[in-house]
Amino acid sequence: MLQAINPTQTAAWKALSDHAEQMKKTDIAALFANDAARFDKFSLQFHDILFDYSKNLLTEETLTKLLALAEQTELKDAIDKMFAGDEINATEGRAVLHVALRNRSNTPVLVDGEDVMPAVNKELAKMKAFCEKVHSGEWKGYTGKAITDVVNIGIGGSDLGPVMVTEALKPYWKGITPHFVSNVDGTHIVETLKKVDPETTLFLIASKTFTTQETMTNAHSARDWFLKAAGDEAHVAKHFAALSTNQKSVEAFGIDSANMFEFWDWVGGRYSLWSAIGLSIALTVGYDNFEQLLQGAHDVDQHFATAEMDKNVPVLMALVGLWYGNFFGADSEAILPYDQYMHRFSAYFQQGNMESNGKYVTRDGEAVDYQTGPIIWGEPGTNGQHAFYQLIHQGTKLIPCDFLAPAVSHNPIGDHHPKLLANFFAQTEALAFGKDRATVEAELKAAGKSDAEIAELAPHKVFLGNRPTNSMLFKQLDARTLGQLLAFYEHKIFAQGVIWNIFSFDQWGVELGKQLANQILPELTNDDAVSSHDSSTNGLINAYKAMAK
Ligand SMILES: O=P(O)(O)OC[C@H]1O[C@@H](O)[C@@H](O)[C@@H](O)[C@@H]1O
Repeated sequence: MLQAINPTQTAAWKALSDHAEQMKKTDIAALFANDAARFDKFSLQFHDILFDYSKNLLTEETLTKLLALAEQTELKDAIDKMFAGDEINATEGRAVLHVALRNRSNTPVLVDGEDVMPAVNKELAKMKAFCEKVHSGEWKGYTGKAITDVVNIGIGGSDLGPVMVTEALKPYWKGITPHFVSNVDGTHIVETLKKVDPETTLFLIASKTFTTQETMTNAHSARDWFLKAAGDEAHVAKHFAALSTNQKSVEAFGIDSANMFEFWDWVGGRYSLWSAIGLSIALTVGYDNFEQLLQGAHDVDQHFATAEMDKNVPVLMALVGLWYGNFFGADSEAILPYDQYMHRFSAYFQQGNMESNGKYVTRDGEAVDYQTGPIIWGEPGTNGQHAFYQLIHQGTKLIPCDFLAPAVSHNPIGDHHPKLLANFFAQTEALAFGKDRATVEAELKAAGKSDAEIAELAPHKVFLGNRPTNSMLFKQLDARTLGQLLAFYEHKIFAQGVIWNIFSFDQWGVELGKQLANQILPELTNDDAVSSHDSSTNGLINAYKAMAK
């Protein structure tokens, strides 16, 4: 169990509130002007990743106070408890051990006194052997052909991670094309099935619970489509595998337990790409690369568990984010990867972050009176620049941004990459330092504008700057580096949840909608007018029934 400590009652919180008032009187440009060593002080190298957090509105004093908050909310104790397999997911009565899935050092990890590593390793060995069979062509479809396409059917944590990683690691694809079906909208499965051939397609039904409505509906439609071509139920075993914790339901669906890849209830859905849920990743980029992904995350796990707090990248990421959310009123964070392959990275951490820390109830059941999880959003650079950066530069909202980019491109064509990176550096510089009125006026004057024109235009062209950013510059986007980046963000989320005194590993907020949808579904399948809801819901349902006739 984690202690319930109200962060706002700590001495550190009060000190931070006062300190924030002081910091509002300065700006990032002044902090740089006053300290030539600022970059050295506020940046860290971790393997091939450079984490620069110097372009933030913080000083050593700020950090000291933020670190005091981490101490007074017992963050270190919480980290130790997670790694020790304590039931820190208290509302579900579960340990939180995605770190065990990538524990390459193989030291025992205990859940209820039992070491989970033998089971983890056994499942990994099964995944490896399966990948080898599929890649070598030894695994054959019902007409004797090798597998060319994999369709992962899952949603939320059983979809977003594999989609994001397979896209991010596209340069490492091994000849199997992955497809992902998540939405219960029939369009998703229908359009996907148009692209694949039943003789050469393997379906992975990915669901921790194996009860999720969307996934089960899509899985049944895929099975019907397959059987229409294959005819015989006996062929299902060659084309369907399950990734789940629920053996009973897997068998009830008709998937042989030999084709079931297992994981455990101590793996949260949004932390499950490291488990059997990652089978589509391993099939797409090869098991060796999947192992490298695990290794990268393990590198960060060790760092998170052992590094001093002031040199601990996920802890620093957590504290910097919380500084703006709780003391400057920022309510969102943008994640901006300058790498086209990372185009689903922000979407992935939308779930990671918002499902984990979108909570208003504390660990002792009270309502919070401070902000918790931020809204996460973002698009790859440079697309975002021509879309929403206007608001980040000149809008009325404070939006801390993370910029991520590789130094080496997988596609070094012409001068594309220097141009991409020039934009990355330019944006973080512009956001931090802006452009003052005097510079704007001088530029307008040099362009031949009259005094009247200058007076009219100048206010619109001023950039106030003082917009905070973190930069993550890494050598190249390979599996190990990606694993490291993902684990940085995962642990950032965990550290923030601990400090906010909330439970980061449950997701009760998704349940009510599911429950009501189950009640409404039968009402949609008859002709009766509906009157059991509020007037809006009744009106919409009845209008739908009339329109759909
Ligand atoms: O993997 P299954 O059990 O199908 O769940 C898929 C998703 O369901 C949602 O309701 C959430 O709870 C997610 O965290 C989860 O990843």
